[in-house]
Amino acid sequence: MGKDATAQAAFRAVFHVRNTRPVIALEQVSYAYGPEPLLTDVNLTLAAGSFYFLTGPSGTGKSTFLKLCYGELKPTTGRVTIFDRNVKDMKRDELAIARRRMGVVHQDCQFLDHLPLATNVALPLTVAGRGNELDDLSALLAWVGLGGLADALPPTLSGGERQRAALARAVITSPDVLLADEPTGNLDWDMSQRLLALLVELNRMGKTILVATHDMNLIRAAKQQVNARVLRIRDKRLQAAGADL
Ligand SMILES: Nc1ncnc2c1ncn2[C@@H]1O[C@H](COP(=O)(O)OP(=O)(O)OP(=O)(O)O)[C@@H](O)[C@H]1O
Repeated sequence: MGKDATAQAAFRAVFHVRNTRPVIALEQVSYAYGPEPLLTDVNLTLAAGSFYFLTGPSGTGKSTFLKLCYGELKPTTGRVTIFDRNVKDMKRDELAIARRRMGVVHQDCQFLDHLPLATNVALPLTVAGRGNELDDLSALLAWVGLGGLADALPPTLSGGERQRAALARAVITSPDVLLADEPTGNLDWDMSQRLLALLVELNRMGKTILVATHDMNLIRAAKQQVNARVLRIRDKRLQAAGADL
């Protein structure tokens, strides 16, 4: 085998291994805030590059599930593995390092209201000491359709603008996985479609996406565009949703 072919084979081997390793895995997980479990017997492996929706009635534990996935909560029983590490074995700084590979869009999109939008969006890079990588900030704001609002203060933004800004902030560190909690909660249909297009584009770049949502129309629209799997929380358990979606 020639030198180039050998290098390519090695690259493919490495890429193949990287690409098939689970990003996040939950095994026999249960979680309880009080005496009664909220989630029980949860098993899921998020493969690199996969796209998942998580749905279920309000209060069934979708946000809790996402928090387990990014290590904000540790399971009551069972095992959560993030990038091949058991979260229970990870020290606080190790978890912080792993979290830099994960972008999170929180349900409430909190911002620092006294700082301009661009500074807010840049914050994850700044606090990670990677402020020198901010060259692409304008391009990122333009990508989410907020190019003209870099200097705006968060309280002056609409709900849709805030949600797109939260998405930009979640992906500024170029994470391998994006977890989004009701990212289209305040958006009208056109704006939801626009945000969905951004998520689809990220997934096509190889990012792993997990979106908690009540919005069945969003899920149906996504399934026209990507190979998205749909999970549902029912009776405290995680299930694959039916083909009706
Ligand atoms: N920190 C907490 N302490 C105690 N109970 C909590 C805590 N956080 C959430 N809960 C409870 O756990 C249950 C599930 O909450 P969670 O936010 O995970 O549900 P959800 O499916 O995301 O709901 P929604 O769709 O309304 O956002 C709710 O009954 C909630 O009140």
